[in-house]
Amino acid sequence: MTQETLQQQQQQQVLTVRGVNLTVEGGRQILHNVHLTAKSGSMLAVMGPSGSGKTSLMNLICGRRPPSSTMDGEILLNNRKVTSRMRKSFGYVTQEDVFFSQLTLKQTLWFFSQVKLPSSMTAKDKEKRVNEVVELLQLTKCLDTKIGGMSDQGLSGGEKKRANIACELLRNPKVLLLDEPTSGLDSSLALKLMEILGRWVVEQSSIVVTSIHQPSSQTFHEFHELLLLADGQIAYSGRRELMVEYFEGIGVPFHKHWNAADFMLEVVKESSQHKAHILENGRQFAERAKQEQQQLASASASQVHLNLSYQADAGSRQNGLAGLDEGSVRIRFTSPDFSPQAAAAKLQDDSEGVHLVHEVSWWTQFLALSYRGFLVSREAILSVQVLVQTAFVAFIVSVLWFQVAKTENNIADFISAIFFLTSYVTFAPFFEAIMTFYADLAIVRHERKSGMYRIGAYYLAKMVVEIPLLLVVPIFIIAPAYWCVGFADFSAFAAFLVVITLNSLASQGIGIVFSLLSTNPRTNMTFAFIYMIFCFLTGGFFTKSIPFWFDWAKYLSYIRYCYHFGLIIILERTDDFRCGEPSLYAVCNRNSTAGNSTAPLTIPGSVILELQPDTILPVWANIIVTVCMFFAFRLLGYVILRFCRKV
Ligand SMILES: Nc1ncnc2c1ncn2[C@@H]1O[C@H](COP(=O)(O)OP(=O)(O)OP(=O)(O)O)[C@@H](O)[C@H]1O
Repeated sequence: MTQETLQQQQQQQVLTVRGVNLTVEGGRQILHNVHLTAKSGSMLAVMGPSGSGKTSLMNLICGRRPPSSTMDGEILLNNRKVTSRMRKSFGYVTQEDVFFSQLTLKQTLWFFSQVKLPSSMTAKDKEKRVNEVVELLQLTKCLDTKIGGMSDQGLSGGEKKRANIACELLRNPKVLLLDEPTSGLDSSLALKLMEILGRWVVEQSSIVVTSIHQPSSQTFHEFHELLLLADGQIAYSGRRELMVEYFEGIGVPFHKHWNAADFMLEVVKESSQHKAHILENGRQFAERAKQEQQQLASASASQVHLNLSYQADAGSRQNGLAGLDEGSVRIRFTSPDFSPQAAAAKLQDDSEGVHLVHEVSWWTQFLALSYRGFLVSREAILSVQVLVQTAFVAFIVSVLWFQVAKTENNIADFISAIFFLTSYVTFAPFFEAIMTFYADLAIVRHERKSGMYRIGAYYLAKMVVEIPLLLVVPIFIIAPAYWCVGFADFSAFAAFLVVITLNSLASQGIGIVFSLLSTNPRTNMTFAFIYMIFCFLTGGFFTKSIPFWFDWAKYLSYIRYCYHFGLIIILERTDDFRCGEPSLYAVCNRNSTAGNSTAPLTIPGSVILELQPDTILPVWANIIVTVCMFFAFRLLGYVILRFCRKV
């Protein structure tokens, strides 16, 4: 066997689906004995009426089985069972275009180039690769356009679809699967897209398998192979140009005025008798395909055996120290104890290696996720709406409590200002996290299905980039409000600001945990709302006499630690309050009844603090609890994400 022949064999990829059956929860069988063979350099279209099992088949090829389903049959690449490692080198363009709508196309492609292309590629090479793909898919003019979503206009439907394909093409996958890539495109755009893919598949010698709904005549002619499914069974599988002949051969006439693609779909929608006849022929075809595939497999197994013997001979000829150069597979035997079995194992490993993704380092993933996380979170946490809301709250607090007079009558007002600021600054990130984290997760889950990055890299990146952003709102509210109200001195300001921002970060962590409680966002929101009300009422502001049997519950209110810290630090450093007449404070009454007219009739903050009937932990204890909450809830979020939600 010549080296050239071996090279050709190794370049030729064959994806085989052999006798696949899929049964979902409840016992419903969705795919019945499905066979498919797709070769490199060709495009195979999976067609069939809605619900015929196209997406289920594509998902199975990509290793995405519905939960609690059972599958039998085999999915092979070059006669080797496709492993999850090999699947990492597949590209899969799903029906939905799942992107962060806030990012531009350029930012999106940059991120994908970082997490999909090997770390060994230079930044310049990655950029070059992005530009090649952008040019190929004719996306140059919209590079700086935002992806856009339901409420914000961005890329058009066709551009979004091409962007989705571009992300998968970056790595030049050996197998590219596309689920309905032309849905939502007009026929000329659909044709253009298929022409682009047609050129690419030949240039790259890759395999394209795409499901498609009612292609136009011209688009239909872009495909080399067809698989027609009806009720999860094969109705036709083979060359496109032989399809009409096949149906006519089994007694299904082709009407001249029909478009071949429409004809193909119509034949399986005809009367049930007609359909049964087609499916019976399909079953016979499937059986023949199975036998042929088995023959092919055993032929190529003996081929592998031959190749290995050839290499083993070469190895022994070189006295066990030779390098064997077999096409793209190079084996260097360094041991004099050369064995053909070892060579076989090595060759098999290397032939799998041809399809392996070059691992991207954890660090590269973390950096790329951090940058993307920063862009996305900046839009959410520091959006115009949030800034307007923050400015309004800072303004209204400053106006309502402006230089509040330090009199006995105003003590309640003074304390309520501390409570309001603490609650607002900690509640806002809590609800913000619940609303945005769940939406983020849908995208992360989608991306992680193709093993793009590790969940730890994502989570840590999110935590790290959001911390500085989350500091902005507390600073913008507390800084003006503190001085406008006239709380106390600078040292109290600095300490209050530090603890309140720490509490607001802890609060975001608690929000993340709530957003992961269940898979239903409404349920999560209900639990979050209940917890917030609970925190408010047991926080120590509204009621100071909780029934003794429920007393323990107040410690579950995360807001109370920050509020009590604020009370202590501010009241101990604020100016004394002038006594009222009459006064409720003993300190005022003592001074006046003693006839000591020179003594000031004031109430020190420390006296007010002592009279707070609720148990107040010391300053250090409040800080420790806040710091612990900050770390504990973030860690808990990771554990739920990693082990319970399994994103
Ligand atoms: N996890 C599941 N549990 C139960 N039924 C399922 C599940 N997944 C798919 N099905 C059913 O299997 C059938 C095939 O679904 P599939 O999405 O593969 O069809 P399709 O050919 O891609 O349809 P369409 O063209 O409308 O996208 C449908 O009837 C669908 O309801």
